[in-house]
Amino acid sequence: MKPIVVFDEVEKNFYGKPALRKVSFTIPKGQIIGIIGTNGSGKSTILKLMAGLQRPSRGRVLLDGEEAKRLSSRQVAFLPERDVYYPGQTVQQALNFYNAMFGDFDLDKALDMVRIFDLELGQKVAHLSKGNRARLKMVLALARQVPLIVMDEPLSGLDPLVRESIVRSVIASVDPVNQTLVMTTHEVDEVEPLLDRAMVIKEGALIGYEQVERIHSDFGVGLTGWMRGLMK
Ligand SMILES: Nc1ncnc2c1ncn2[C@@H]1O[C@H](COP(=O)(O)OP(=O)(O)OP(=O)(O)O)[C@@H](O)[C@H]1O
Repeated sequence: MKPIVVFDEVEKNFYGKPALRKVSFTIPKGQIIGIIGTNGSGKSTILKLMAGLQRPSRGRVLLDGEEAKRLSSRQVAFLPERDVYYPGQTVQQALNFYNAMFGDFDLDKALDMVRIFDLELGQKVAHLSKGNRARLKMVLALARQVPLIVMDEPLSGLDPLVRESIVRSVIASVDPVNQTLVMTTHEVDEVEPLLDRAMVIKEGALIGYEQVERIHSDFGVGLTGWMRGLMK
């Protein structure tokens, strides 16, 4: 089966400064991938490249076998770090807005997730707690029937209980056959049970890419231990 994402010797420079250095990897369909690494190492840049929101300075980024470009956003649900809705909207209005904007939005799935998350449809987004705003953002991304979902730090700034509940609902909501989920995170321990593979980025270079099961069986450590070993 064709991989959903291919990075082939990808370099990205900003104002002549390298943010990514010859990064190559492939992501098979139907997996959940975590990208971890220190601040400023290039994680978000990788996500934007695979969503077609940025172009590589050198090398190739393929999305389902085709060069990733702006139009690729039709195949990719991108959840940025910043908020993605208007604060004046209610939860229902945010869902309606996404439903009108994206032909692939599954309103029934979104409403199911809203129920599971205990969000109130009539509540103004501006009045939601930080945890509930993060949940709504998650609903808006996961309800799109697209082959690739990309999330930039979906758990950042949330307390451990909220993080856990979000991780559980992500596991329940991703379609394991037709959807691939790639997320960046600093919450390595929490996402570990969710991931099929993990990728470690250091100063713009890919220094580790491994199946989480193999990290446990072959290296006898968890993700944090594996990452620490690579960072040395
Ligand atoms: N649009 C931009 N213009 C200029 N420099 C940029 C731009 N985007 C990213 N960079 C630089 O590229 C490098 C990688 O940034 P990136 O946001 O990909 O890192 P990150 O690993 O996601 O960081 P964090 O964990 O802090 O979110 C950083 O040095 C950053 O300053």
